[in-house]
Amino acid sequence: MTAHTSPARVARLGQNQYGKAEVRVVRVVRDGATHHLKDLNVSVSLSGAMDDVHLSGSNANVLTTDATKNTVYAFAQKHGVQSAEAFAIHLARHFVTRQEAIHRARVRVEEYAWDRIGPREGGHSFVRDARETRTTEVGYDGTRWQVVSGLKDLVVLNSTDSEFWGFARDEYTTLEETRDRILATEVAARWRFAWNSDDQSPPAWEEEYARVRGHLLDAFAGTYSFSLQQTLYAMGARVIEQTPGVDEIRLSLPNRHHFLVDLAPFGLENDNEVYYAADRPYGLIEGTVLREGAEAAIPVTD
Ligand SMILES: O=c1[nH]c(=O)c2[nH]c(=O)[nH]c2[nH]1
Repeated sequence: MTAHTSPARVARLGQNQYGKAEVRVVRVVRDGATHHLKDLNVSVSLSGAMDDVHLSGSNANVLTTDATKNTVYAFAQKHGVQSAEAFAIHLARHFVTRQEAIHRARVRVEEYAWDRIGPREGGHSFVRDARETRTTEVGYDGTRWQVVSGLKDLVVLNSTDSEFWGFARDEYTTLEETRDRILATEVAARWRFAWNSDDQSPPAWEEEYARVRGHLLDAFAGTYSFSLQQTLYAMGARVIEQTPGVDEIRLSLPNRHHFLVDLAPFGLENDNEVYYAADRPYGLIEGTVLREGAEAAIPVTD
C-alpha cells in the first residue's frame, strides 16, 4: 500500500432502528359516570434511510424520538384505544406514510388489565388485575402488516394428571420417575395473525385475544400430561385448530418445579400433599406450532 492510498474500509453499518421505548399511556374514556380505562406501555422502533445520521452527522432524516413519544399521547387522545393492536396499527401507519425516510415501523405494546371495583357497570374505581400482561407487536413496511399478539406471566397449575417417566438416562441422571406430580408454569405465548394487508378486513382483536387465552387455559387444564412438551403442543394445536385467523403460535413454558418434601425425618407421610415450590433453576420448554402450510415467522428469540 502506498502512502496515498486510503485504508480499506473495515466497518460497515448494519441493521439499525430507533424510537421511543416504554411510553406509558393511560387513556380514560368518560362515558358519563362510567369510566373505562386502557393502560399501555408502548415502544416504537423506526427504520429506513438512516445511513446519514450514523455516518455523516446529518439529522435531516431523523424524526425525533421525542416526537414519537408525543405522537403516542396525541393518538391516544385523537383516536382512543379500541385495542392494543388497533392503536399500534394507527401509529405504525402514521410513521411510515408521513415520513419519507421511514420505511418500516415496529410498535410493541404491553397492556395491563384493570378490573372494576364495585358493580360491573358504572363507577370510576379500579383494581389492577395482576393475572397476566397482554402483548402485541405490529410491523409495517408500507405494504404488509405483521401482527403478533400474545400474553406473558399467565401462571397456571394442575395439581394432578401429570406424569413424567421413561426419559433417557445417563451417568448424571438422578431424577426419579413420577406417575403423579404438580405441573405448573408461567405461560408466555405469541401468536401471529394471518391478516397482513389492508385489502382484508382486520380481525376483531379484543375477541380474538379472549378466544386464544381461553383455548390456552382449556388445553392446559384438559390435557393429561406425560411432559410439559406434550402440554405445550396440545396448547398450541388447540389455538391453531380453533382460531382460523391465527397461523402460528410460539410458547415459552418455564417448568415451575414442585418437589415433594421429605417428611420421613419427622415420622410423617407425604402422600403428594406437601410440596416445595422451587423458583430456580427451572426447566424451560419452548416451541412453535404452525398451521399446515404456513411459514414460521415469529422470532425464536426476542
Ligand atoms: O415435563 C418435563 N419435561 C422435561 O424435559 C423434564 N426434565 C425434567 O427434569 N423434568 C421434566 N419435565
